[in-house]
This record gives sequence, structure tokens and C-alpha cells, in this order.
Amino acid sequence: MIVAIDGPAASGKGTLARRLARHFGYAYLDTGSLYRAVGFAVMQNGGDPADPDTAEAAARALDPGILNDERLRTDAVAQAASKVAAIPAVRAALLEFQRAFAKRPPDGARGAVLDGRDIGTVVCADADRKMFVTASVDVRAKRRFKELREKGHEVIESAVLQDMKDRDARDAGRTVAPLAPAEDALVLDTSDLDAEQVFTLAVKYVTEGRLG
Ligand SMILES: Nc1ncnc2c1ncn2[C@@H]1O[C@H](COP(=O)(O)OP(=O)(O)OP(=O)(O)O)[C@@H](O)[C@H]1O
Ligand SMILES: Nc1ccn([C@@H]2O[C@H](COP(=O)(O)O)[C@@H](O)[C@H]2O)c(=O)n1
Repeated sequence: MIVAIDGPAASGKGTLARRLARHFGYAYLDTGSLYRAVGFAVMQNGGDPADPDTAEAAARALDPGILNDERLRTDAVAQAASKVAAIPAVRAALLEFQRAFAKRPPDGARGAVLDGRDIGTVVCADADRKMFVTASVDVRAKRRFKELREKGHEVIESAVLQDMKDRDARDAGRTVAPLAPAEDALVLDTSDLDAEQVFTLAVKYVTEGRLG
């Protein structure tokens, strides 16, 4: 079973994906962390995340050991991630890792949950279940602001909102694998739903293949 979850930043897709994976005993891959790791590596070397050769080299040298590093979770790294993510050679370099994870999940798991921007449209276009988790940009910015403040980051709410708008525009406007719901995805608008309500709906959908 392959479960694909896409959606814009801070829509709650990671929270949902992680919980679904735990519930069903599936492996989980946060594909955004791959792009964040590439953006972070470029920044560490003082490079320009928008430079195709620099970004592709970082993607090809990616060490999966860094994917859970807390230094990837800043707004600055998110912006760099969305710049490297617009480069076709970077996406190509990361594609096989994601597909292999979905087809042969680690630790003998019987399924995989992947979340990102293009899982249902490109990476796992044949996934058994596809969801597109979204929410209004104001709701998402409030969620991210709260999360970053709770982690001790010095952030300004209006700056988080602007960063999110910039990132949405870059992710949805790029020519390669833009952020978009797959035609056969279940769209879940979580603006007025808490994480528990979203989880309940998603468990029903994964189990039964529909909500109605
Ligand atoms: N339905 C919800 N209602 C309120 N808060 C939520 C909901 N779902 C998730 N959150 C909170 O919103 C924040 C962002 O959630 P999460 O990290 O899951 O989003 P995301 O879509 O994976 O973001 P990103 O793409 O940037 O990684 C977290 O602090 C999370 O606890
Ligand atoms: N499948 C994906 C996943 C992510 N991206 C890009 O990475 C950025 C960071 O992702 P988060 O999920 O951690 O917010 C995101 O803004 C995208 O630009 C992607 O292109 N494809």
C-alpha cells in the first residue's frame, strides 16, 4: 500500500502522514526534508540555492543521515529548499530514492506513506491512496508561527506569512512538478479541522478508499 499526501507548507500533511504511518505500521518519508537538506548544504557552503550546478551537486551528494536534523526546520532553509526544488536536475537526482522507498519500504513494512508536493502527481503517480491536504494561507502561517515560537525561534508573524506566500507561489508556479492535487486525490481542507478530525477522515479513506 502506497499512500501519497501532498499539500502546501504547514497544511498539516506531515502531522497526518506520520500518524497514519504509525497507525497502519507503514514506513514514512518526509520528502520535503530531502529538498531542505539540499538547500541547507548549499547554504552551508555559501552557495546560491538557485544555481543549477551547485544545487545538483549537493543533491547528488546528499547524506540521508541529515534528514532529521533540527537545523533543517528554519524558514531560511525552507526558502532555500523551494529554490533548489525548482531545478529539474535536482528533482531528477532525488526521484529514485523516493520511488525506491515507496516500492521497498525499509524494515519490511507492508506499506509506505510519503508526503510532499508531487507525490501523487509524479513520484508515486500509481499510489493506492492520494490526498491533497490544504488550508488557507492565513491559517497555515499562524500554525507555522506558533510552531516556530514554541521551538524557541525568534520569528515575526507577518514575515512567516510573507515567506509562506512566496514559497506557495514558487512551488505552484514552477515548470517541473508544480504543487497541485492529483486528479484522483481526495482534497482535505483543514482550515476548520483539528488534527484529530483530519486523522479520522484519513483513516476512513485509507481503509475504505473513499469517504462517503
Ligand atoms: N489540523 C490541524 N489543526 C491545527 N494545527 C495543525 C493541524 N495539523 C497540523 N497542525 C500543526 O501545524 C503545524 C504544521 O504542521 P505540519 O508540520 O504537519 O505541516 P506540513 O504540511 O507538513 O508542513 P511543511 O510542508 O512545511 O513540512 C504543526 O505545528 C502542527 O502541529
Ligand atoms: N515532494 C516535494 C517536497 C518538498 N518540495 C520542496 O521543498 C520545500 C520544503 O518542503 P516542506 O514540505 O518541508 O515544507 C517545499 O517548499 C518545496 O519547494 C518539493 O518541491 N517537492
